[in-house]
Amino acid sequence: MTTALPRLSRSLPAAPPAAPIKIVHLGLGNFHRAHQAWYTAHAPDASAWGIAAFTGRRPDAALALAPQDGLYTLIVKGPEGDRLELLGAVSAVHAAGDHDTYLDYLRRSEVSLVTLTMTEAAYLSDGVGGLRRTPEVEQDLASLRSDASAAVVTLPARLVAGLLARRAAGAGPITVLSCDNLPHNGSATAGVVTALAAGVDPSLVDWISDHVDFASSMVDRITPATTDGDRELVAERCSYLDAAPVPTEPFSEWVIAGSFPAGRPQWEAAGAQLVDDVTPYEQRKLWLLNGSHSLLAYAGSVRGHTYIDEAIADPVCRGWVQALWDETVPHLPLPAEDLDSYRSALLERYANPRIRHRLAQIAADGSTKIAVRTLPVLRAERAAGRVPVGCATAIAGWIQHLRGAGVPVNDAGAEPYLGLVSLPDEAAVRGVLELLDSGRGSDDELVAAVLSRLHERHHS
Ligand SMILES: NC(=O)c1ccc[n+]([C@@H]2O[C@H](COP(=O)([O-])OP(=O)(O)OC[C@H]3O[C@@H](n4cnc5c(N)ncnc54)[C@H](O)[C@@H]3O)[C@@H](O)[C@H]2O)c1
Ligand SMILES: O=P(O)(O)OC[C@@H](O)[C@@H](O)[C@H](O)[C@H](O)CO
Repeated sequence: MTTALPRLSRSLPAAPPAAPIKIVHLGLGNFHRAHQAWYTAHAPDASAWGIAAFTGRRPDAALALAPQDGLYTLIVKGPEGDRLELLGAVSAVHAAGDHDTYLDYLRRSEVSLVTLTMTEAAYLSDGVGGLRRTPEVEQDLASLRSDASAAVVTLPARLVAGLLARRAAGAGPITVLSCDNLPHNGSATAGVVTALAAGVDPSLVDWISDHVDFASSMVDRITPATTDGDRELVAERCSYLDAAPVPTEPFSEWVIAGSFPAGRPQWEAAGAQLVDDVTPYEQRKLWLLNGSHSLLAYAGSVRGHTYIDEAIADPVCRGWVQALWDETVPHLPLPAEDLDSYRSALLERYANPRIRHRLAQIAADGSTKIAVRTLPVLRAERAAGRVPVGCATAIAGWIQHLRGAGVPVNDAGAEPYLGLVSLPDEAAVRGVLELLDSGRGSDDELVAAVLSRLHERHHS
């Protein structure tokens, strides 16, 4: 019956017209479409700000969205029901490999922003402001040295290639705005871009410092992957077929710091907050929300859970999360009552049974995520002379996961850890802690706490 319905397109009466492209987005996943594209569509000047979105690696999302002119349905899944909204802020979609088109956008002076949701791992940040020189980075460096418009694959090189094209075209200043879950995401982006630019053409470094604003943002809206059920729901409730609807939760938050010399949509009128410093918001979200997500992804999946709502309903997992939050809040520079209400709201968001957020999706790229979600709190607690059992539980769960328990490992950075976790327990724990944080492997009290959680879970 549903095949008789037309495919979603701009020619349908309900479809908004495509706005002129002024934003280039890298990482056309579900999150961008639930978050930044939603704020752009709801800004009062939406008709002036179209987005050209490129996939991160594979072309799949572009292939699904191009036949429907970038349009898609947002399914806002509240505890009591679904609210469906047709969104049209994405004016054009492209595969990552469509590099010439990307460079062409960056040469246009009216293109004022490059936004990013490419996952934490894509930045290839070394964690201290520099760039990891992976084989792909070396290959991209060599390509750009010989031809500024050569195809490149890493995020830092795609940004450098775009900036080279912009400088050559004299197209003026631009803002690069990271919307990924990594600390100080603006300066992390600046660090990897500047390091790569220096290796390609040192004069570009000065041009970047004069022309490019690396804005930071804290982003929050739990947005799982699309299921067939989501596609069927749209077919039942709308008069069209949508190959790529986006399920998301009602809650949304965006806190931004940047200077935007070439302009931006009036996102604040749609609910975004513009601030001087995102750090307290970013730490609150990364350590409380993402930290507990990672704890549940590893330790919760080892206990047999598949989704966040299932894991948080398990009193054992809930106790671990509360322990992690208890040891996190002393390190957040925010009023206690705000943090209490943030925690209560998180428990409600996690318990939403209609958001089927897979632990396997959250678990991906653990070597990058543990370092930014768990390690800062662990370090702060040890500096305060305490043994953080919530952090120890997350590390123990991650070790179990790397050993093959719970959801499968999907992490390009896991290799050095996989060798360590095959050692006997104590050597494994010391080795993993040492690799995560130099010197930490000889922290006997912490090692004992992780071992105790590891052994507890063996018997659960
Ligand atoms: N989904 C959420 O709830 C959520 C919420 C807040 C922030 N975020 C941020 O957005 C990012 C993307 O989330 P999503 O749900 O859209 O994911 P997604 O899997 O739907 O899309 C991720 C995009 O990044 C690309 N990608 C993945 N790994 C890459 C790599 N190593 N190098 C280059 N490109 C890569 C993919 O091809 C895809 O285009 C997250 O990693 C996170 O930093 C997501
Ligand atoms: O999207 P990732 O892979 O960075 O992390 C998985 C989840 O922790 C994350 O997507 C949260 O749901 C999100 O950050 C909530 O805003």
